[in-house]
Amino acid sequence: MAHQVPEDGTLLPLMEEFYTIQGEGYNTGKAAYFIRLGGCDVGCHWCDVKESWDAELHPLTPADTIVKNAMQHPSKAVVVTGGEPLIYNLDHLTSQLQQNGIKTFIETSGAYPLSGSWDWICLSPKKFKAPMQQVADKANELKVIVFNKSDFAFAEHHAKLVGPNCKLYLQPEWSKHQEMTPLIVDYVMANPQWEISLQTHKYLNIP
Ligand SMILES: C[S@@+](CC[C@H](N)C(=O)[O-])C[C@H]1O[C@@H](n2cnc3c(N)ncnc32)[C@H](O)[C@@H]1O
Ligand SMILES: Nc1nc2[nH]cc(C(=O)O)c2c(=O)[nH]1
Ligand code: SF4
Ligand SMILES: [Mg+2]
Repeated sequence: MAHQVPEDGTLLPLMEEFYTIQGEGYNTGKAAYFIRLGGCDVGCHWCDVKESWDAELHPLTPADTIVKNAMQHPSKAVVVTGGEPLIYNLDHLTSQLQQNGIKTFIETSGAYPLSGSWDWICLSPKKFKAPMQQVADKANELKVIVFNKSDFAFAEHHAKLVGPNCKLYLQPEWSKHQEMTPLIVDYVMANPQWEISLQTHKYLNIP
């Protein structure tokens, strides 16, 4: 990272921010303001936001500006995503959001230490860079992407690492969804502690 991102989290590389409906996981269907931070070195070959990977392409933006922008929208929920948002210190951003009455949700691979104060943590672990146990301990939702059959065993491995109240989701990898969705359907019927998560925003043609 050649960007000099200050460690106090007052400036963050912002790729985009947009108001939409959470398409995935437990909060599917709820309006939320999305904050997408640039920078990720996890390297998922099927990542649907590869443009986010190079942090330097995304301007360092005051966290306070991001908070002001978030406050302009009717939903009082923000989803912080990326890129991998936990590369950065998110304490300042989330404390300012919460002080302004906004709920904080994160989408993370868990590959970096947890920072920030969260109302909802979605952990989506990756084979390419294992999640940290401190993130698994705090996850409210485990969302495993199913790209091939081996991902069911990968999902079960991570289900053992999260807490007892963590919700469990299997989500088809988008380019393989025609093939993987029927396998997930059968798996969830046989193992009902799991639920299916679809990327509903892609079916709805919204961001
Ligand atoms: C782009 S990632 C950004 C946040 C973080 N780096 C992570 O991976 O959790 C947001 C969510 O999209 C999921 N995702 C990324 N590419 C996908 C794809 N091709 N199909 C299905 N889900 C995908 C990730 O697993 C994650 O749950
Ligand atoms: N609508 C919508 N829901 C989402 N849930 C997680 C997303 C992400 O890219 O992190 C995402 C996204 O990009 N759009
Ligand atoms: S960790 Fe997230 S942002 Fe990074 S490559 Fe994987 S899916 Fe993409
Ligand atoms: Mg997305």
